Amino acid sequence: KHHGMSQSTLTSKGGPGSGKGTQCEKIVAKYGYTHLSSGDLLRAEVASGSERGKQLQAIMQKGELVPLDTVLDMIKDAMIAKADVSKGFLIDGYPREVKQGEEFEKKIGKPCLLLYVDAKAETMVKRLLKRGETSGRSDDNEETIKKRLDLYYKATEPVIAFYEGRGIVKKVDSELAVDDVFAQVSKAIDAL
Ligand SMILES: Nc1nc2c(ncn2[C@@H]2O[C@H](COP(=O)(O)OP(=O)(O)OP(=O)(O)O)[C@@H](O)[C@H]2O)c(=O)[nH]1
Ligand SMILES: O=c1ccn([C@@H]2O[C@H](COP(=O)(O)OP(=O)(O)O)[C@@H](O)[C@H]2O)c(=O)[nH]1
Ligand SMILES: [Mg+2]
Repeated sequence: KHHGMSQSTLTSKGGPGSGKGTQCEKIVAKYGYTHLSSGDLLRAEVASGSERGKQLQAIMQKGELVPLDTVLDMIKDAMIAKADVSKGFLIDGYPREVKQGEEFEKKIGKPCLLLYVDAKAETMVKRLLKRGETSGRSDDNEETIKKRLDLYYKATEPVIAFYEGRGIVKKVDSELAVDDVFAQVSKAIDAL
């Protein structure tokens, strides 16, 4: 733990639209962790209109992954900025690939819990299409959703296996209603 920030770092994983953001919001409200979403950090950079933001926008619109170092640097900066006031970090939807997880551990530290927010592919597609009606997210469309799902199963699911070897994975069934999912989440956090 190079910055003294790793002692209580939680991460959430799960496919696009599985409900990571929804559950993370509830975790913040109940437990006071500092929520960092790599996707939100990237969208903020896009919204700033910077040159880098324009490059990111093109990648995200295609449903591809932004280069590993870009995302890691953003997360690290955000963690450093809040290190003094934070009682712990909740990192949402990251790492996206095993290599990214290894880099994170080298530069920042090991997470103590990985919440695996699990839903069926058809459920995720349905939720994202519904969210797309109002989200304004350029990647909430049928074509990009399909690519995000493919990439999730190919690149991101192996991350869960990687952490399963460490015994820190807690799987929650996200097919249920939001509050019932959160009951499972609370149980996992209370057991820490
Ligand atoms: N029925 C039901 N709907 C949910 C649940 N969790 C999330 N949703 C809905 O599904 C949509 C996607 O949820 P998000 O929390 O944005 O999902 P996410 O995993 O953060 O998705 P990305 O930002 O694409 O990674 C939202 O419109 C939610 O309202 C749940 O537990 N049950
Ligand atoms: O660590 C990350 C997080 C997000 N993204 C990009 O940002 C998009 C949206 O990510 P988010 O986590 O918000 O949504 P998800 O893909 O899980 O639906 C992804 O499709 C990627 O293009 C990325 O490259 N690396
Ligand atoms: Mg999200």
